[in-house]
Amino acid sequence: MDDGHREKRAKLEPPALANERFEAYYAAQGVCEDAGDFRAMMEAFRRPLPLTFRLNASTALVEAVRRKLEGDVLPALKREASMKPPKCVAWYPDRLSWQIDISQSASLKQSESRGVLGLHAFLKSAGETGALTRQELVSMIPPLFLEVKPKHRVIDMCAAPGSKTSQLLEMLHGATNAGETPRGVVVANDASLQRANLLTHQCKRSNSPALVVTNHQAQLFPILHDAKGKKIRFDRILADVPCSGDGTLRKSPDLWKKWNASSGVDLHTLQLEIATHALRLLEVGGRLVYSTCSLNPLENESVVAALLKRAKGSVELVDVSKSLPELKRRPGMKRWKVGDIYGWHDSFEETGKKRMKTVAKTMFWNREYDAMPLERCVRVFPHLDDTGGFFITALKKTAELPPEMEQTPQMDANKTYRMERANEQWNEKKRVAPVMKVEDRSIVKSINKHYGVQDALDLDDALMTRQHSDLPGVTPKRLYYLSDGARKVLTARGKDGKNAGLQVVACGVRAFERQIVDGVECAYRITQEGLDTALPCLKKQIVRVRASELEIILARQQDENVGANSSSRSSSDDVPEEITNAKSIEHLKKVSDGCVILVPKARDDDTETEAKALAVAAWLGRGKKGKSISVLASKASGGQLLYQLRDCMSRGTVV
Ligand SMILES: C[S@@+](CC[C@H](N)C(=O)[O-])C[C@H]1O[C@@H](n2cnc3c(N)ncnc32)[C@H](O)[C@@H]1O
Repeated sequence: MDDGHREKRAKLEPPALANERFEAYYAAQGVCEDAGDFRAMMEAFRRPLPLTFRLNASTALVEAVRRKLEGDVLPALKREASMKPPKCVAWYPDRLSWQIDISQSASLKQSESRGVLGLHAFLKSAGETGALTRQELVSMIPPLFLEVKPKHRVIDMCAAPGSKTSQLLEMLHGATNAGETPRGVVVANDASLQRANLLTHQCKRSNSPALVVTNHQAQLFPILHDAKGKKIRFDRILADVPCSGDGTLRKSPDLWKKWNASSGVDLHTLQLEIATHALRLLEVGGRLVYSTCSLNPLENESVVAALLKRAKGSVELVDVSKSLPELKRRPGMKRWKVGDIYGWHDSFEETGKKRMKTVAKTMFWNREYDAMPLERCVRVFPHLDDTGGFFITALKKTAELPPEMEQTPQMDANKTYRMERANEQWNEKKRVAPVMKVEDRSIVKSINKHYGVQDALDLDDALMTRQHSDLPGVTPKRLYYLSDGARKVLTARGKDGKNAGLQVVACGVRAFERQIVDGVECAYRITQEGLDTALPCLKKQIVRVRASELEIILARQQDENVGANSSSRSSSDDVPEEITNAKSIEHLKKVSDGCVILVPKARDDDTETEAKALAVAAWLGRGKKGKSISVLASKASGGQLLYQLRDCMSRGTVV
């Protein structure tokens, strides 16, 4: 067999689920209670990880999705004799999270079981609407310990691909009334521009005006100031830092082969730097959650202990033992050892000159640590509740940090940081276009007039763009709508009052797009994603239509054959052919040409929220055959809306 052949075969063969070095290392670290407990952990690590997901409580469709899940999908799975019944995750609030006895890496669509095929279709369609996210169970824990409120300024320092960011956004929006914009902001930062772009794409479904995506090395994230020179600090910070990831062995079996004892050592210093900077960015009274998907105390308790030591009493470990009481967990470790591929090191001084480059002094346990309540850290193991492994700790800043800790690291052009080179140099090369306020008041005025925008939306201050709008004849292509908190972050300055240098990859919700058409007064159409936020504040251009009329309009966009027979009349000079109901026609005649919003009629007040969630941005214009109406949403999102509309029609919630 030649080498190429052997390599190919090795790739096809399932990876061996064992690594002696891993077992020896963690047995010596004493991560488990006793030998039996350790065996149970190792056995659990070798089993595939169950499929888990959570429903997004902040979407209008969540109740409809829950009904489908509990009424159809789960009962069909329960009938499968070969499976354990699906489990609602007891510790996750409001019955929103589920665990199903199917390997999360299994290809569901190739299953022969009807129940599993039904699950596949459900996950796909609910996922596309933003009402459901597939996420590993343990990864759902850190945002819950942050206890985010709508008014909070939050930063997720190492955020990509964004599963926790989307949870933070849900929490920020969760306690607001439908259609209300939270005051706060979630800044989602990642050092990798490519991954920050991926996060932007993933979080697009949340249509949140409170999201700002940035691209910085977390340990060098700019310190922001307001116009008066006062620091703008964060109320809640998540530092879900880069780590060796050995808690994810069940999800990523390839790690078995790659793991070695230096994996944790390599990242400790970066993790400590990120956590230290997080404390600088945190408001006094604010909370930082530090987390990793690693079992290694060198990435966990040793980072936390070194951080507390540096903070000299200005930070305390939060006792979260009463939060999520059903979560099975173990306390943080009080003692650990420092080891790498060269063996165990008793002290930093004895490590040897060569090793000192990788092994840091801060890794070593030290007598002072005995007084720290490190048991308040939370360790989650795979054998406790059939999950991956994780480490989480919550810290509260109780006073200003000691002055020496406030010193932000100087950017050293020659220094090589773990991810990339020093911040400035690196961002020079990958500069993203700046974001600025829409200065031309006439743009905002015409939008306000066309759509009858109410004050609550406050477009004068809330619209941003990436193009200058104060130059004569320049109309920016896209206008982004932002929450108060997001605006404050984006207009922040540096210490010297100059530009803060924030590298903004994406911000807010794309709310308006330029569309200049003769005879249409307003040069901006509303976007489908902007509707979630804008609709409750619009007084004009809304047309209430029959659900069946909207169904025809959406079905035509999908090229469904609903032509001649479905519509009994043809377009006239002032009414498009799809609109046949007298009341709908009456509404339509009250709006002007250009962008309109079609909303199906709700059955009664109780289903009004569901009906509004089906609002469609459309264009009312003049075609060859008279008045015409066409959907502005993309074909994919039009298809989703049609699916949801039909579901609501079948339940009679829209008429
Ligand atoms: C554990 S992952 C984060 C997972 C994410 N919180 C989630 O739940 O989807 C770590 C992330 O940190 C990023 N990263 C690595 N070094 C970084 C640094 N110095 N500053 C900020 N982000 C960094 C990586 O690009 C990666 O996306």
